Amino acid sequence: MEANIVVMGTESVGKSMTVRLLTRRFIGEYGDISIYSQSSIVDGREVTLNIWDSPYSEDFSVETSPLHKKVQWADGFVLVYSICDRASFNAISRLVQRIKSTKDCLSEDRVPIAIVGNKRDLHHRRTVLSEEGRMLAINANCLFYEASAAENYHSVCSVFNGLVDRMKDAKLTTKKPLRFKGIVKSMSAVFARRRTDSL
Ligand SMILES: Nc1nc2c(ncn2[C@@H]2O[C@H](COP(=O)(O)OP(=O)(O)OP(=O)(O)O)[C@@H](O)[C@H]2O)c(=O)[nH]1
Repeated sequence: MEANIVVMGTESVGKSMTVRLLTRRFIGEYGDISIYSQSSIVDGREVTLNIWDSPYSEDFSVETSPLHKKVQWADGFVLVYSICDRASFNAISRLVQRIKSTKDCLSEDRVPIAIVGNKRDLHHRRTVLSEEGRMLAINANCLFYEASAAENYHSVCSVFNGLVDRMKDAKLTTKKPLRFKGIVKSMSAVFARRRTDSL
């Protein structure tokens, strides 16, 4: 089984640290997007996650925008904010709304999304309550976690394991595994350009 996951959130919330901690395997860059992959055995089956650590943008304006196409490519979403940064939290509900309206192949309630309040170790600087994150997730039918990419590997693993479960429920993880060339090919199809020179 293979699934595509996009990690989103405003600047400096810990997206890259989260992805690197989980995967420890950087497999390449495509334009301004960094791709990681991680394979693990879940319930006796190999699950490969292609995880894109994407820079922040809210430009979903036209169907040809890179973000719009990225949303179409993804099977699941990890939306990260920092518990010390209210603006990063405010951006999450806008992202959820945009993803759900863009992901037109699924009914809104079936889009697998995990909302993550990161930097839990900085609780003395907290400006977003856990309850606020939880309520946002409940109202949007998303998973909710608080994590510390800096201190707790297991908190990050829980996020991705939970999302894989939800993607299984949505029956979205039935693709054939791709190698890096296959991933680039599938991205090329999405972005309608090729960069084979980077292979
Ligand atoms: N204390 C603490 N610091 C963290 C945590 N996660 C990330 N950081 C720090 O926050 C800063 C930003 O982390 P990144 O992973 O680069 O954040 P990003 O969201 O990828 O940022 P952009 O690339 O700007 O979009 C770095 O200095 C990290 O060390 C965390 O859980 N706790």
